[in-house]
Amino acid sequence: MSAIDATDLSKRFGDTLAVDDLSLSIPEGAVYGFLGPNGAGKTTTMRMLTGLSRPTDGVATVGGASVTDRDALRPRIGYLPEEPPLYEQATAFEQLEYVGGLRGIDADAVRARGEELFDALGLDVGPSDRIADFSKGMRQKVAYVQTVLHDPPVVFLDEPTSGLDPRAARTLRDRIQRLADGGTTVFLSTHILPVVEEVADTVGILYEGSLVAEGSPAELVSRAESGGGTLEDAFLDVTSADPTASAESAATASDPDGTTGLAEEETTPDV
Ligand SMILES: Nc1ncnc2c1ncn2[C@@H]1O[C@H](COP(=O)(O)OP(=O)(O)OP(=O)(O)O)[C@@H](O)[C@H]1O
Repeated sequence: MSAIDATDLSKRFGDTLAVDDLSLSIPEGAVYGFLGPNGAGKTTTMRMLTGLSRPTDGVATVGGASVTDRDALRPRIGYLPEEPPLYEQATAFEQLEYVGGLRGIDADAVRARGEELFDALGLDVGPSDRIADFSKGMRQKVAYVQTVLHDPPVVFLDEPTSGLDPRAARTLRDRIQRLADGGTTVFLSTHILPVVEEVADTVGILYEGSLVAEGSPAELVSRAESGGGTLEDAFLDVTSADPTASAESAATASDPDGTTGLAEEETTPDV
């Protein structure tokens, strides 16, 4: 069974088709790098997959639970949004106790796991230090820890290295790798392509709500028409503003034989 399964998922906001017939099949324990330019529909997709936004069309399951069944979904997922919800006046442990309480984890277990994860991330906070006084990177670490506190089988991370210095970013990359090695499925959205290149098993590139390329980082790089040799070149190739170029690249990157009709879909105007 796939950890994340989506079939023809779409989301419309008024006249805007933010996500357009997106299908995904992500195996357990994989790290899936989800890329796309600003406004491509990444956050909208993650909000649908985490039960925060109801799809206009299509179906999806995460960890076997339908995304429309929020009660079943909650224990199976952790979601680190781009702007994580934190209580300014709380200390780091109060924040974790609050989140742990909502998930039915007792305070001792929260403290033990919190200490272990803070240690692993090199977050050194005193018992009375309030989140209001934390740096951006410290907040990001607390937010990451609260996301994985209940050891969910599927984790969604939106720009997890945002605000982290290079050493902290590397530590977090290592943690993501460890999560996947332990069987957790990681859905990772970021604009920092080297992070994806390093940790992702599969990369999906979203452009104007449609998946225009999917494959391992090496596959996408080798298929890139510009031949620049980096994931950035592959990304730029398939997210061109020129619809003809984009459709051609999509056909090449995602389907070398052009048999899935992706090229036609890409040239069809949004409806
Ligand atoms: N609540 C909303 N109401 C109306 N339009 C929305 C809403 N949320 C997203 N959109 C629109 O949907 C499209 C996709 O937005 P989304 O935030 O999913 O993109 P993104 O790929 O996450 O972008 P970024 O990389 O900038 O975070 C955009 O055109 C955006 O304006």
